[in-house]
Amino acid sequence: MNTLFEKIWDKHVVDTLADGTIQLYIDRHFCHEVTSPQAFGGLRARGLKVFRPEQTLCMPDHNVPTLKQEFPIEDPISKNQVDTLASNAQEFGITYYGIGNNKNGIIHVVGPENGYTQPGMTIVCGDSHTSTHGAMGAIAFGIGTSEVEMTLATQCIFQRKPKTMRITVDGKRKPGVTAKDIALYIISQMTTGGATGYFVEYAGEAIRATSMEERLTICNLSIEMGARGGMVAPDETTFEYLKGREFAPKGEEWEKALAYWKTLKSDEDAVFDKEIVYHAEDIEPMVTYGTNPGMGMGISGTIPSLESVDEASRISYKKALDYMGFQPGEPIQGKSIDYVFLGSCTNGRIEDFRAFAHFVKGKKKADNVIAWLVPGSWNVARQIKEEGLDVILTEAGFSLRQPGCSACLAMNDDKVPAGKYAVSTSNRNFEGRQGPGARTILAGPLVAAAAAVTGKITDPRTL
Ligand SMILES: CC(C)[C@H](C(=O)O)[C@@H](O)C(=O)O
Ligand code: SF4
Repeated sequence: MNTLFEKIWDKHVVDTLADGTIQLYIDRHFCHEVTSPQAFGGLRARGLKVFRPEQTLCMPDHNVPTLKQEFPIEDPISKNQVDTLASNAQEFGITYYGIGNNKNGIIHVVGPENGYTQPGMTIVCGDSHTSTHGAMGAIAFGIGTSEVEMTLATQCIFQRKPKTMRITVDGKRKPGVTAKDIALYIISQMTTGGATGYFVEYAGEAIRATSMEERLTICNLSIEMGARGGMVAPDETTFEYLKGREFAPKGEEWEKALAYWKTLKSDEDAVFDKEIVYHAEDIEPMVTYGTNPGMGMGISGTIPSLESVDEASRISYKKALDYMGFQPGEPIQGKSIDYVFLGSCTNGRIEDFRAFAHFVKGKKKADNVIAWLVPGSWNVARQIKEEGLDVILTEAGFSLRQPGCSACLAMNDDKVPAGKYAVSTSNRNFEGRQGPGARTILAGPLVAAAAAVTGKITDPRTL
Protein backbone atom coordinates (compact mmCIF):
# COMPACT_ATOMS: atom_id res chain seq x y z
CA MET A 1 0.00 0.00 0.00
CA ASN A 2 2.62 2.49 -1.13
CA THR A 3 2.45 5.59 -3.27
CA LEU A 4 4.60 5.84 -6.37
CA PHE A 5 6.70 8.42 -4.53
CA GLU A 6 7.32 6.08 -1.59
CA LYS A 7 8.26 3.17 -3.84
CA ILE A 8 11.03 5.17 -5.51
CA TRP A 9 12.08 7.05 -2.37
CA ASP A 10 12.45 3.91 -0.22
CA LYS A 11 14.76 2.32 -2.78
CA HIS A 12 17.10 5.31 -2.58
CA VAL A 13 17.38 5.73 1.18
CA VAL A 14 21.01 5.10 2.17
CA ASP A 15 20.71 6.01 5.83
CA THR A 16 18.38 7.69 8.31
CA LEU A 17 19.99 10.03 10.81
CA ALA A 18 18.87 10.27 14.46
CA ASP A 19 16.76 13.37 13.74
CA GLY A 20 14.96 11.67 10.87
CA THR A 21 16.98 13.29 8.08
CA ILE A 22 17.44 10.94 5.14
CA GLN A 23 20.61 10.39 3.19
CA LEU A 24 19.24 9.89 -0.31
CA TYR A 25 21.07 8.31 -3.24
CA ILE A 26 20.89 10.31 -6.48
CA ASP A 27 20.82 8.57 -9.87
CA ARG A 28 21.10 11.58 -12.13
CA HIS A 29 22.46 15.05 -11.62
CA PHE A 30 21.97 17.86 -14.12
CA CYS A 31 24.21 20.85 -13.86
CA HIS A 32 24.00 24.28 -15.53
CA GLU A 33 26.18 27.36 -15.41
CA VAL A 34 24.21 29.49 -12.93
CA THR A 35 24.18 27.43 -9.75
CA SER A 36 27.34 25.33 -10.08
CA PRO A 37 30.45 27.58 -9.87
CA GLN A 38 30.64 27.65 -6.06
CA ALA A 39 29.97 23.92 -5.89
CA PHE A 40 32.96 23.12 -8.08
CA GLY A 41 34.93 25.74 -6.17
CA GLY A 42 34.07 23.93 -2.95
CA LEU A 43 35.33 20.61 -4.30
CA ARG A 44 38.54 22.24 -5.44
CA ALA A 45 39.08 23.91 -2.08
CA ARG A 46 38.72 20.58 -0.30
CA GLY A 47 40.73 18.62 -2.85
CA LEU A 48 37.76 16.38 -3.68
CA LYS A 49 36.95 14.59 -6.92
CA VAL A 50 33.54 14.02 -8.46
CA PHE A 51 32.50 10.64 -7.05
CA ARG A 52 30.53 9.32 -10.04
CA PRO A 53 31.13 11.66 -12.99
CA GLU A 54 29.04 9.54 -15.40
CA GLN A 55 25.94 10.40 -13.35
CA THR A 56 26.22 14.13 -13.97
CA LEU A 57 25.43 15.93 -17.22
CA CYS A 58 26.44 19.58 -17.72
CA MET A 59 25.31 22.22 -20.17
CA PRO A 60 24.94 26.00 -20.30
CA ASP A 61 21.42 27.21 -21.05
CA HIS A 62 20.48 30.35 -19.10
CA ASN A 63 23.15 32.67 -20.45
CA VAL A 64 23.37 31.52 -24.03
CA PRO A 65 22.49 33.99 -26.78
CA THR A 66 19.73 32.89 -29.15
CA LEU A 67 21.29 34.56 -32.17
CA LYS A 68 24.84 34.11 -33.51
CA GLN A 69 25.83 31.34 -31.12
CA GLU A 70 28.72 30.71 -33.51
CA PHE A 71 30.40 33.85 -32.12
CA PRO A 72 31.79 34.45 -28.62
CA ILE A 73 29.22 35.72 -26.10
CA GLU A 74 29.45 39.50 -25.96
CA ASP A 75 28.16 40.02 -22.43
CA PRO A 76 31.20 39.48 -20.15
CA ILE A 77 29.20 38.14 -17.18
CA SER A 78 27.37 35.57 -19.29
CA LYS A 79 30.56 34.60 -21.06
CA ASN A 80 32.36 34.09 -17.79
CA GLN A 81 29.61 31.84 -16.39
CA VAL A 82 29.52 29.69 -19.49
CA ASP A 83 33.31 29.44 -19.76
CA THR A 84 33.53 28.53 -16.07
CA LEU A 85 31.14 25.61 -16.51
CA ALA A 86 33.12 24.39 -19.52
CA SER A 87 36.40 24.41 -17.62
CA ASN A 88 34.85 22.87 -14.49
CA ALA A 89 33.35 20.04 -16.54
CA GLN A 90 36.68 19.40 -18.19
CA GLU A 91 38.66 19.53 -14.94
CA PHE A 92 36.30 17.14 -13.15
CA GLY A 93 35.72 14.79 -16.09
CA ILE A 94 32.00 15.39 -16.60
CA THR A 95 30.10 15.18 -19.90
CA TYR A 96 29.52 18.69 -21.19
CA TYR A 97 27.26 19.82 -24.04
CA GLY A 98 28.57 23.31 -24.72
CA ILE A 99 27.23 26.03 -26.98
CA GLY A 100 27.49 24.77 -30.55
CA ASN A 101 27.25 21.12 -29.47
CA ASN A 102 24.33 19.58 -31.33
CA LYS A 103 23.07 18.13 -28.04
CA ASN A 104 22.96 21.46 -26.21
CA GLY A 105 19.70 22.99 -25.04
CA ILE A 106 17.74 23.80 -21.90
CA ILE A 107 18.78 21.12 -19.44
CA HIS A 108 15.18 20.13 -18.62
CA VAL A 109 14.42 19.68 -22.30
CA VAL A 110 17.60 17.75 -23.10
CA GLY A 111 17.43 15.27 -20.18
CA PRO A 112 14.11 13.69 -21.12
CA GLU A 113 14.62 13.88 -24.88
CA ASN A 114 17.85 11.90 -24.83
CA GLY A 115 16.58 9.36 -22.30
CA TYR A 116 18.98 10.41 -19.55
CA THR A 117 15.86 10.89 -17.44
CA GLN A 118 14.17 7.54 -16.73
CA PRO A 119 11.36 6.17 -14.57
CA GLY A 120 12.22 5.15 -11.03
CA MET A 121 15.21 7.46 -10.74
CA THR A 122 16.10 10.15 -8.26
CA ILE A 123 17.12 13.26 -10.17
CA VAL A 124 18.44 16.60 -8.93
CA CYS A 125 19.69 19.84 -10.41
CA GLY A 126 20.49 23.24 -8.94
CA ASP A 127 17.32 24.54 -10.54
CA SER A 128 13.73 24.71 -9.36
CA HIS A 129 12.24 23.40 -12.61
CA THR A 130 13.93 20.05 -12.14
CA SER A 131 10.39 19.02 -11.25
CA THR A 132 9.90 18.64 -15.03
CA HIS A 133 11.64 15.25 -15.06
CA GLY A 134 9.07 13.78 -12.67
CA ALA A 135 6.78 13.48 -15.69
CA MET A 136 8.65 10.32 -16.60
CA GLY A 137 7.89 8.68 -13.28
CA ALA A 138 10.96 9.86 -11.39
CA ILE A 139 11.51 11.73 -8.14
CA ALA A 140 13.05 14.94 -9.44
CA PHE A 141 13.56 18.17 -7.54
CA GLY A 142 15.65 21.30 -7.38
CA ILE A 143 18.53 21.70 -4.93
CA GLY A 144 20.74 24.53 -3.69
CA THR A 145 24.38 25.05 -4.57
CA SER A 146 25.70 23.43 -1.37
CA GLU A 147 23.68 20.33 -2.28
CA VAL A 148 25.10 20.46 -5.79
CA GLU A 149 28.51 20.20 -4.18
CA MET A 150 27.33 17.33 -1.97
CA THR A 151 25.94 15.48 -4.98
CA LEU A 152 29.14 15.92 -6.95
CA ALA A 153 31.24 14.70 -4.01
CA THR A 154 29.10 11.81 -2.76
CA GLN A 155 26.19 11.16 -5.16
CA CYS A 156 23.93 11.63 -2.12
CA ILE A 157 22.11 14.48 -0.43
CA PHE A 158 20.37 14.96 2.89
CA GLN A 159 16.63 15.44 2.72
CA ARG A 160 13.52 15.49 4.85
CA LYS A 161 10.83 13.25 3.47
CA PRO A 162 8.12 15.46 1.97
CA LYS A 163 4.41 14.87 2.44
CA THR A 164 2.52 13.36 -0.49
CA MET A 165 -0.37 14.86 -2.41
CA ARG A 166 -2.37 13.43 -5.28
CA ILE A 167 -4.01 15.81 -7.72
CA THR A 168 -6.54 13.98 -9.84
CA VAL A 169 -7.87 15.59 -13.00
CA ASP A 170 -10.98 13.68 -13.99
CA GLY A 171 -12.75 13.57 -17.30
CA LYS A 172 -11.81 14.75 -20.77
CA ARG A 173 -10.35 18.07 -21.82
CA LYS A 174 -12.28 20.29 -24.17
CA PRO A 175 -10.81 21.05 -27.60
CA GLY A 176 -8.27 23.87 -27.58
CA VAL A 177 -7.18 23.15 -23.99
CA THR A 178 -3.46 22.39 -23.70
CA ALA A 179 -1.40 20.84 -20.90
CA LYS A 180 -0.28 24.35 -19.99
CA ASP A 181 -3.90 25.33 -19.45
CA ILE A 182 -4.36 22.36 -17.12
CA ALA A 183 -1.30 23.38 -15.14
CA LEU A 184 -2.21 27.09 -14.97
CA TYR A 185 -5.71 26.10 -13.91
CA ILE A 186 -4.40 23.87 -11.12
CA ILE A 187 -2.07 26.62 -9.85
CA SER A 188 -4.86 29.20 -9.97
CA GLN A 189 -6.94 26.91 -7.74
CA MET A 190 -4.09 25.85 -5.47
CA THR A 191 -2.40 29.30 -5.26
CA THR A 192 1.38 29.66 -5.34
CA GLY A 193 1.80 28.28 -1.83
CA GLY A 194 -0.89 25.60 -1.92
CA ALA A 195 1.42 22.62 -2.34
CA THR A 196 4.27 23.79 -0.12
CA GLY A 197 5.89 20.84 1.64
CA TYR A 198 4.30 18.27 -0.66
CA PHE A 199 5.44 16.06 -3.47
CA VAL A 200 2.60 15.82 -5.97
CA GLU A 201 1.47 12.89 -8.07
CA TYR A 202 -0.81 13.85 -10.98
CA ALA A 203 -3.42 11.25 -11.80
CA GLY A 204 -6.84 10.78 -13.36
CA GLU A 205 -8.25 10.31 -16.84
CA ALA A 206 -7.21 13.72 -18.21
CA ILE A 207 -3.61 13.19 -17.07
CA ARG A 208 -3.45 9.61 -18.42
CA ALA A 209 -4.60 10.95 -21.79
CA THR A 210 -1.70 13.42 -22.06
CA SER A 211 1.34 12.84 -24.25
CA MET A 212 4.80 12.50 -22.70
CA GLU A 213 5.67 16.09 -23.57
CA GLU A 214 2.41 17.39 -22.11
CA ARG A 215 3.27 15.65 -18.84
CA LEU A 216 6.64 17.39 -18.87
CA THR A 217 4.81 20.72 -19.14
CA ILE A 218 2.50 19.90 -16.23
CA CYS A 219 5.24 18.63 -13.91
CA ASN A 220 7.44 21.60 -14.84
CA LEU A 221 4.93 23.96 -13.26
CA SER A 222 4.58 21.98 -9.99
CA ILE A 223 7.12 24.22 -8.35
CA GLU A 224 4.95 27.28 -9.05
CA MET A 225 2.41 26.11 -6.47
CA GLY A 226 5.17 25.48 -3.98
CA ALA A 227 5.43 21.72 -4.47
CA ARG A 228 8.78 20.06 -3.95
CA GLY A 229 8.14 18.22 -7.20
CA GLY A 230 5.51 16.60 -9.35
CA MET A 231 5.31 13.19 -10.97
CA VAL A 232 3.19 11.01 -13.24
CA ALA A 233 3.25 7.21 -13.03
CA PRO A 234 5.01 5.79 -16.08
CA ASP A 235 2.87 3.90 -18.59
CA GLU A 236 2.91 2.88 -22.27
CA THR A 237 3.10 6.57 -23.25
CA THR A 238 6.30 6.91 -21.24
CA PHE A 239 7.85 3.66 -22.45
CA GLU A 240 7.09 4.38 -26.08
CA TYR A 241 8.63 7.83 -25.77
CA LEU A 242 11.79 6.47 -24.15
CA LYS A 243 12.43 3.48 -26.36
CA GLY A 244 15.45 3.91 -28.62
CA ARG A 245 16.56 7.23 -27.10
CA GLU A 246 20.29 7.67 -26.65
CA PHE A 247 20.64 6.84 -22.96
CA ALA A 248 17.64 4.51 -22.67
CA PRO A 249 18.54 0.91 -21.86
CA LYS A 250 18.85 -1.35 -24.90
CA GLY A 251 18.07 -5.04 -25.67
CA GLU A 252 17.88 -7.26 -22.62
CA GLU A 253 18.53 -4.30 -20.34
CA TRP A 254 15.45 -2.60 -21.77
CA GLU A 255 13.27 -5.63 -21.02
CA LYS A 256 14.59 -5.77 -17.47
CA ALA A 257 14.04 -2.06 -16.94
CA LEU A 258 10.57 -2.23 -18.45
CA ALA A 259 9.51 -5.02 -16.09
CA TYR A 260 10.56 -2.84 -13.15
CA TRP A 261 9.06 0.37 -14.52
CA LYS A 262 5.70 -1.35 -14.87
CA THR A 263 5.60 -1.76 -11.08
CA LEU A 264 5.95 1.99 -10.61
CA LYS A 265 2.47 3.13 -9.73
CA SER A 266 0.66 3.98 -6.54
CA ASP A 267 -1.09 0.94 -5.08
CA GLU A 268 -4.90 1.03 -5.07
CA ASP A 269 -4.96 1.39 -1.31
CA ALA A 270 -2.06 3.85 -1.10
CA VAL A 271 -2.73 6.74 1.25
CA PHE A 272 -1.71 10.31 0.39
CA ASP A 273 -1.38 13.08 2.96
CA LYS A 274 -3.70 15.17 0.79
CA GLU A 275 -6.04 14.41 -2.12
CA ILE A 276 -7.42 17.02 -4.51
CA VAL A 277 -9.73 16.46 -7.46
CA TYR A 278 -10.40 18.73 -10.45
CA HIS A 279 -12.56 18.21 -13.53
CA ALA A 280 -11.10 18.66 -16.99
CA GLU A 281 -14.41 20.00 -18.33
CA ASP A 282 -14.00 23.06 -16.07
CA ILE A 283 -10.77 24.09 -17.78
CA GLU A 284 -10.61 26.54 -20.68
CA PRO A 285 -7.56 28.20 -22.29
CA MET A 286 -5.84 30.10 -19.49
CA VAL A 287 -3.87 33.32 -19.15
CA THR A 288 -2.35 35.05 -16.16
CA TYR A 289 -3.33 38.62 -15.38
CA GLY A 290 -1.04 39.35 -12.42
CA THR A 291 2.51 38.94 -11.20
CA ASN A 292 2.61 35.37 -9.95
CA PRO A 293 1.65 32.15 -11.73
CA GLY A 294 -1.29 31.62 -9.36
CA MET A 295 -3.00 34.70 -10.76
CA GLY A 296 -4.51 32.82 -13.67
CA MET A 297 -7.95 32.96 -15.26
CA GLY A 298 -9.96 31.44 -18.07
CA ILE A 299 -9.41 33.56 -21.17
CA SER A 300 -13.11 34.37 -21.61
CA GLY A 301 -13.46 35.66 -18.05
CA THR A 302 -12.97 39.00 -16.36
CA ILE A 303 -10.07 39.97 -14.12
CA PRO A 304 -11.18 39.34 -10.51
CA SER A 305 -12.65 42.36 -8.78
CA LEU A 306 -11.00 43.92 -5.74
CA GLU A 307 -13.92 42.73 -3.59
CA SER A 308 -13.36 39.11 -4.58
CA VAL A 309 -9.90 39.21 -2.98
CA ASP A 310 -9.63 38.86 0.79
CA GLU A 311 -9.11 42.17 2.52
CA ALA A 312 -5.59 41.51 3.73
CA SER A 313 -4.38 40.87 0.18
CA ARG A 314 -6.08 43.81 -1.54
CA ILE A 315 -3.10 46.17 -1.42
CA SER A 316 -0.75 43.64 -3.01
CA TYR A 317 -3.48 42.64 -5.47
CA LYS A 318 -3.89 46.25 -6.58
CA LYS A 319 -0.12 46.62 -6.84
CA ALA A 320 0.09 43.57 -9.11
CA LEU A 321 -2.66 44.89 -11.37
CA ASP A 322 -1.06 48.35 -11.45
CA TYR A 323 2.20 46.75 -12.55
CA MET A 324 0.33 44.96 -15.31
CA GLY A 325 -1.69 48.06 -16.25
CA PHE A 326 -4.95 46.14 -15.80
CA GLN A 327 -8.16 47.10 -13.97
CA PRO A 328 -10.10 44.79 -11.66
CA GLY A 329 -13.29 43.50 -13.26
CA GLU A 330 -12.38 44.11 -16.90
CA PRO A 331 -12.19 41.41 -19.58
CA ILE A 332 -8.69 40.34 -20.57
CA GLN A 333 -9.52 39.43 -24.14
CA GLY A 334 -8.77 42.11 -26.65
CA LYS A 335 -5.86 43.60 -24.66
CA SER A 336 -3.13 44.68 -27.05
CA ILE A 337 0.24 42.91 -26.65
CA ASP A 338 3.75 43.61 -27.93
CA TYR A 339 5.79 40.42 -27.66
CA VAL A 340 5.19 36.69 -27.95
CA PHE A 341 7.67 34.19 -26.54
CA LEU A 342 7.36 30.55 -27.51
CA GLY A 343 9.96 28.51 -25.67
CA SER A 344 11.41 27.58 -22.24
CA CYS A 345 11.54 24.27 -20.37
CA THR A 346 7.76 24.55 -20.03
CA ASN A 347 6.75 24.85 -23.68
CA GLY A 348 9.86 24.69 -25.85
CA ARG A 349 9.41 21.14 -27.15
CA ILE A 350 8.52 19.87 -30.59
CA GLU A 351 4.82 19.44 -29.79
CA ASP A 352 4.66 23.10 -28.78
CA PHE A 353 6.21 24.15 -32.07
CA ARG A 354 3.86 21.87 -33.96
CA ALA A 355 0.85 23.36 -32.18
CA PHE A 356 2.04 26.92 -32.78
CA ALA A 357 2.96 26.31 -36.44
CA HIS A 358 -0.25 24.44 -37.16
CA PHE A 359 -2.22 27.35 -35.70
CA VAL A 360 -0.48 30.15 -37.61
CA LYS A 361 -0.42 28.23 -40.90
CA GLY A 362 -2.00 30.38 -43.60
CA LYS A 363 -2.24 33.36 -41.21
CA LYS A 364 0.16 36.27 -40.73
CA LYS A 365 2.02 37.59 -37.73
CA ALA A 366 0.47 40.84 -36.53
CA ASP A 367 2.61 43.87 -37.37
CA ASN A 368 2.64 45.15 -33.79
CA VAL A 369 4.09 41.90 -32.42
CA ILE A 370 7.72 40.92 -32.00
CA ALA A 371 7.82 37.13 -31.77
CA TRP A 372 10.67 35.16 -30.27
CA LEU A 373 10.36 31.49 -31.16
CA VAL A 374 13.10 29.68 -29.28
CA PRO A 375 13.39 25.89 -29.51
CA GLY A 376 14.20 24.21 -26.19
CA SER A 377 17.16 22.32 -27.65
CA TRP A 378 19.08 21.74 -30.87
CA ASN A 379 17.26 18.46 -31.15
CA VAL A 380 13.95 20.35 -31.21
CA ALA A 381 15.43 22.85 -33.70
CA ARG A 382 16.43 20.00 -36.03
CA GLN A 383 13.03 18.36 -35.77
CA ILE A 384 11.34 21.68 -36.62
CA LYS A 385 13.31 21.70 -39.90
CA GLU A 386 12.77 18.01 -40.62
CA GLU A 387 9.03 18.45 -40.30
CA GLY A 388 9.00 21.59 -42.42
CA LEU A 389 7.56 23.68 -39.58
CA ASP A 390 10.18 26.34 -40.28
CA VAL A 391 8.68 26.85 -43.74
CA ILE A 392 5.18 27.28 -42.33
CA LEU A 393 6.48 29.72 -39.74
CA THR A 394 8.48 31.74 -42.26
CA GLU A 395 5.48 32.02 -44.57
CA ALA A 396 3.45 33.36 -41.66
CA GLY A 397 6.10 36.01 -40.97
CA PHE A 398 7.95 34.36 -38.10
CA SER A 399 11.61 33.46 -37.69
CA LEU A 400 13.30 31.00 -35.37
CA ARG A 401 16.07 31.70 -32.93
CA GLN A 402 18.71 29.36 -31.47
CA PRO A 403 18.04 27.23 -28.35
CA GLY A 404 18.37 28.42 -24.75
CA CYS A 405 16.34 29.73 -21.79
CA SER A 406 16.10 33.10 -23.54
CA ALA A 407 13.28 35.44 -22.52
CA CYS A 408 12.03 33.01 -19.87
CA LEU A 409 14.25 34.87 -17.44
CA ALA A 410 16.13 37.23 -19.73
CA MET A 411 19.62 36.44 -18.48
CA ASN A 412 20.78 36.86 -22.07
CA ASP A 413 19.92 39.68 -24.51
CA ASP A 414 16.28 38.62 -24.99
CA LYS A 415 14.72 41.22 -22.72
CA VAL A 416 11.20 42.57 -23.06
CA PRO A 417 11.33 46.39 -22.69
CA ALA A 418 9.75 48.11 -19.68
CA GLY A 419 5.99 48.49 -19.88
CA LYS A 420 5.63 46.16 -22.85
CA TYR A 421 3.33 43.14 -22.77
CA ALA A 422 4.62 39.66 -23.56
CA VAL A 423 2.41 36.63 -23.99
CA SER A 424 4.85 34.00 -22.84
CA THR A 425 4.76 30.21 -22.78
CA SER A 426 7.26 30.17 -19.90
CA ASN A 427 6.46 29.62 -16.24
CA ARG A 428 7.02 32.80 -14.25
CA ASN A 429 5.37 36.20 -14.57
CA PHE A 430 7.14 37.89 -11.66
CA GLU A 431 7.84 41.62 -11.86
CA GLY A 432 10.85 42.11 -14.12
CA ARG A 433 11.22 38.43 -14.91
CA GLN A 434 11.44 39.03 -18.67
CA GLY A 435 13.32 42.30 -18.34
CA PRO A 436 13.07 45.32 -16.00
CA GLY A 437 9.47 46.59 -16.07
CA ALA A 438 8.34 43.92 -18.55
CA ARG A 439 4.76 42.67 -18.22
CA THR A 440 4.28 38.94 -18.64
CA ILE A 441 1.08 37.11 -19.49
CA LEU A 442 1.64 33.37 -19.13
CA ALA A 443 -0.21 31.13 -21.54
CA GLY A 444 0.01 27.94 -23.55
CA PRO A 445 1.27 27.66 -27.14
CA LEU A 446 -2.17 28.09 -28.73
CA VAL A 447 -3.01 31.29 -26.85
CA ALA A 448 0.50 32.52 -27.74
CA ALA A 449 -0.13 31.72 -31.41
CA ALA A 450 -3.53 33.46 -31.37
CA ALA A 451 -1.92 36.55 -29.78
CA ALA A 452 0.90 36.49 -32.33
CA VAL A 453 -1.47 36.68 -35.30
CA THR A 454 -4.00 39.12 -33.84
CA GLY A 455 -1.70 41.31 -31.74
CA LYS A 456 -4.17 40.96 -28.89
CA ILE A 457 -5.13 38.50 -26.20
CA THR A 458 -7.43 36.24 -28.17
CA ASP A 459 -9.20 32.99 -27.43
CA PRO A 460 -7.62 30.53 -29.90
CA ARG A 461 -10.95 28.72 -30.19
CA THR A 462 -12.46 31.75 -31.91
CA LEU A 463 -10.03 31.81 -34.85
C1 LIG B 1 18.72 30.23 -12.44
C2 LIG B 1 17.95 29.18 -11.72
C3 LIG B 1 18.53 29.00 -10.36
C4 LIG B 1 16.45 29.42 -11.71
C5 LIG B 1 15.66 28.31 -11.04
O1 LIG B 1 16.06 27.70 -10.06
O2 LIG B 1 14.55 28.05 -11.43
C6 LIG B 1 15.93 29.61 -13.12
O3 LIG B 1 16.07 28.48 -13.91
C7 LIG B 1 14.51 30.06 -13.09
O4 LIG B 1 13.70 29.53 -13.86
O5 LIG B 1 14.18 30.97 -12.33
S1 SF4 C 1 13.77 27.84 -19.35
FE1 SF4 C 1 13.24 29.26 -17.73
S2 SF4 C 1 12.38 28.03 -16.11
FE2 SF4 C 1 13.45 26.67 -17.47
S3 SF4 C 1 15.47 26.47 -16.54
FE3 SF4 C 1 15.56 28.11 -18.07
S4 SF4 C 1 15.17 29.95 -16.91
FE4 SF4 C 1 14.51 28.27 -15.61
